[in-house]
Amino acid sequence: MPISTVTPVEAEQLNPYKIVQSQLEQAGKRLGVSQDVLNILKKPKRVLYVSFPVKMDDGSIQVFEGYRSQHSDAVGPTKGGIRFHPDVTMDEVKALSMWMSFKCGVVNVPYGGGKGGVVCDPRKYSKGEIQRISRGFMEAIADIVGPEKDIPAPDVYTNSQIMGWMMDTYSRMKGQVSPGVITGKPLSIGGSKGRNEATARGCAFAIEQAMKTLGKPMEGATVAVQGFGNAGRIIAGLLMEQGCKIVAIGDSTGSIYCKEGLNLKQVEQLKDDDSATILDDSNGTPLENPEDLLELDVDILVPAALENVITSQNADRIQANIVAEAANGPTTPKADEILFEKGVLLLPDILANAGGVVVSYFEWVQNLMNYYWSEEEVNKKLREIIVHSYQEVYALADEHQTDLRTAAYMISIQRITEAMEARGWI
Ligand SMILES: NC(=O)C1=CN([C@@H]2O[C@H](COP(=O)(O)OP(=O)(O)OC[C@H]3O[C@@H](n4cnc5c(N)ncnc54)[C@H](O)[C@@H]3O)[C@@H](O)[C@H]2O)C=CC1
Ligand SMILES: O=C(O)CCC(=O)C(=O)O
Repeated sequence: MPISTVTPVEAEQLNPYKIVQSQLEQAGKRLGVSQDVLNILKKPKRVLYVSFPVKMDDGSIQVFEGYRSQHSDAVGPTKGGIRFHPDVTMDEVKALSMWMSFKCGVVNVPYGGGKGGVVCDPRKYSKGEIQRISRGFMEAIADIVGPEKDIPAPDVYTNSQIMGWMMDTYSRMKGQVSPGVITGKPLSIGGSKGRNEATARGCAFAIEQAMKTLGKPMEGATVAVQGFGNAGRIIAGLLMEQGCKIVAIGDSTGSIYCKEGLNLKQVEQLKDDDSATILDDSNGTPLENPEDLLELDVDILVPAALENVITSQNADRIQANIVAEAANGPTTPKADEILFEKGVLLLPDILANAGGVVVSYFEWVQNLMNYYWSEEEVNKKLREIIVHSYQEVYALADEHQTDLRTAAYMISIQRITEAMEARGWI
């Protein structure tokens, strides 16, 4: 026998597209849906590749590449964010669009899944250049998006200002004001109150429920958060308001730790200061290996950055009682198995970070009605949906003695299958 040169890391599947397909297959089999249903859901309906030129500040022309994937429109128009990141690939965007379909299914909002990405590092560009990249990408995908077709939103390294520019580009191209083409917009052009905080708020609601399940109080619970952007930063603040102690925070520059609890305001100030990083925090000690944040002895671990951070290589060293996936795809299937066996309560991304798309749905509804709700109303409706969804998922997981991810997929696949049946596709 030849000696295998495949290391354990290589042997583990880290391609998000393959991962979501295996998650689907596993849950679908347990649910008992036909292979035909799984075959339909295993691939996106449409993926658009685009390249577009952008004039840079120095007068040069740079050509950017991007994708928009539309997974399933059985339930309704496709919906999901746009990511600007140097590591964006077509497979990643396809996977993210599939996770969006299953996410919308778990929380029962009438959308299918979509996702887009531009291969770029916006941290390297001026505001003007980012505006031109945003407008260029929207122009390139305008034919396949629209309020009744596919509705983008913010994701990694995009924000409400970028959504505003994209909405403006689309509206100019169509010759009519079209706020419903995109969500996560600034409030002044049809954004919803509460959308900026919604992903984090939904995650905090799910964590609260999980803590109740474990019979643990929020007061004094220790938390480590990886990722300090829209999702992670706001989750840290919301959990602190509930009495939790934020002991570790990480971002792309590294991780800091303070056993007694970090001073969140101070870390936020450093994050907002272009001449500093969170590693300059005077209370926190930088971790030599930033990923060690994931293995700290805390009650709640919140991965809120990117995919594949909890793998077969570190899952058995995770000490948290609850892992709340604010990020999409942070845990591999092998790690899922290990965590489940260890008794870790893992709140899967398609439930834990669904608050964003729930309030995006509210934003779209408000845009179509041209009538706007108070923040209290938005947050109350969001809470009802997340609490109800958690309870449904937990009850099904308990009934089937399975993990919450599998149960969440089962609920979602069931709903999408019913829509496909009603349309006569199967
Ligand atoms: N913004 C939204 O509404 C939603 C976001 N998500 C997911 O949440 C995750 C984070 O997204 P956002 O907070 O919106 O992005 P963001 O761009 O606002 O923040 C990303 C954060 O991750 C950090 N980061 C990047 N690379 C890192 C690394 N290697 N290690 C540690 N930290 C790193 C960045 O420094 C930044 O603090 C993504 O997986 C995204 O898909 C999910 C649902 C909705
Ligand atoms: O708000 C939305 O429509 C989608 C947000 C998103 O991209 C996600 O949930 O991963």
